[in-house]
Amino acid sequence: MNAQPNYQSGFGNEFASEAVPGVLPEGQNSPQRVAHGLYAEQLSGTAFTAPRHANRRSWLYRIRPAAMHKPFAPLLHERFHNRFDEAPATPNQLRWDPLPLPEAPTDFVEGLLTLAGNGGAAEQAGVGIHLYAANRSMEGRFFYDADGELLIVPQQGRLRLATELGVLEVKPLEIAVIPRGVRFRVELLDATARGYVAENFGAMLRLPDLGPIGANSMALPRDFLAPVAAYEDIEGDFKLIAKFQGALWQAAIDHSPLDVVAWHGNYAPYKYDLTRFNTIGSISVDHPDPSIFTVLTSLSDTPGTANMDFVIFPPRWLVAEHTFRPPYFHRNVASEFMGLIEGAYDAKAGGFAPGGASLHNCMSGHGPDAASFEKASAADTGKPDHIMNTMAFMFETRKVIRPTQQALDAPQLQQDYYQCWQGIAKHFDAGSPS
Ligand SMILES: O=C(O)Cc1cc(O)ccc1O
Ligand SMILES: [Fe+2]
Repeated sequence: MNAQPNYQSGFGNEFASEAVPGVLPEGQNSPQRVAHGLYAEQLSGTAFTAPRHANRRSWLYRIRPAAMHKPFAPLLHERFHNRFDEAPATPNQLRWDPLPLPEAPTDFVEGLLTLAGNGGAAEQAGVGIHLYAANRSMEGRFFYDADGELLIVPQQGRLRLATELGVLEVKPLEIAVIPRGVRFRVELLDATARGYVAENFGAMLRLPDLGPIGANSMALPRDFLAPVAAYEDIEGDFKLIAKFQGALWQAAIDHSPLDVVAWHGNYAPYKYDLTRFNTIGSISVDHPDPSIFTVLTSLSDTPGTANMDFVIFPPRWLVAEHTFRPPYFHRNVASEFMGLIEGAYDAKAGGFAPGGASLHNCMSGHGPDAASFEKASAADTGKPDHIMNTMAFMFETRKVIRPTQQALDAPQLQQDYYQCWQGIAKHFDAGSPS
């Protein structure tokens, strides 16, 4: 059993880490000869000339350069792709039951299934939304995604993410982000694993601005953890899998690409414990917009209109008086994909299961189901409600989220989802006093 990994704390910090002391060069990045016969290599996550506050790159000191592998050839993966134009986008409200866990041996990459998305790698905007369900570790296989960074949201089972920059362990209620291009292997720490992945084709995820909230609250920068350097010096008959322009490619590689002995910089994978989120809300009246629950955001070219927001609905107290406390009835110019990690979501009395998903697209009416509405509109708002043992989340995007053909054909798609609003009673009486 591997020891618990160590971490470096802070969001987007200039980190420095050496698995072998004395490797990192002093006063320069690319010395003529690197200590211990290593190779220096820069990994650029933003344009060279991106403004300094947004510029992300790291310097890697490795046993062999990343260029050393055989040519790539296409690798077929029917279920994992970026074909978001296969089916007409529908204004219907959609909801899926959880994916079954695989029976045949399936690793993380094999277990990816694309549910929906928009944009793509070529336009450098949008998001791919995938589910994964796996029952074995990747063995002799390494993966990187050139199309986008990967936000991994485990719902069941712990993962050990062995990356070029070190090891991250994540469990349900934690998330991990693997930057575009970083090579990694996913190991299962439990018999099975299931969860969600947002493949962000747009600007890198960052912490949202806080505006009048002040300097603190929401996700705190020091709760984001990057790995420390850890390298593998192994040779063998391995495969390097690349996701490139929407499709998979595979190359033979005769060594582990996780051979970075030391690195420094601000382009690195990270993890975050969602239970650390400092949730704030109304202490007077009304249900605030869920943007107050934004953990990470990918900015677009339009200020205030994100390419994608990652929003959570954590345990919290509801105290707003003479207020309908659950999420309100709603139509949104943005599109809302939701998942559930554990418990129940306060707008849905039933049918939205942990591991399941829902999609409410641009301007599609949605909100509490009939049972949740009746309960909350009759509740005593003189007393606080404690919403506990729950964690839902949302990938909210400016562009319509287009389900894939396989998502629309899946047996998990609930054909009767619309029914949850059909029992909403007409209470209107023009003659009544209020
Ligand atoms: O359940 C949803 O649809 C997400 C959502 C939650 C909320 O608290 C307010 C608005 C909203 O769209
Ligand atoms: Fe909504």
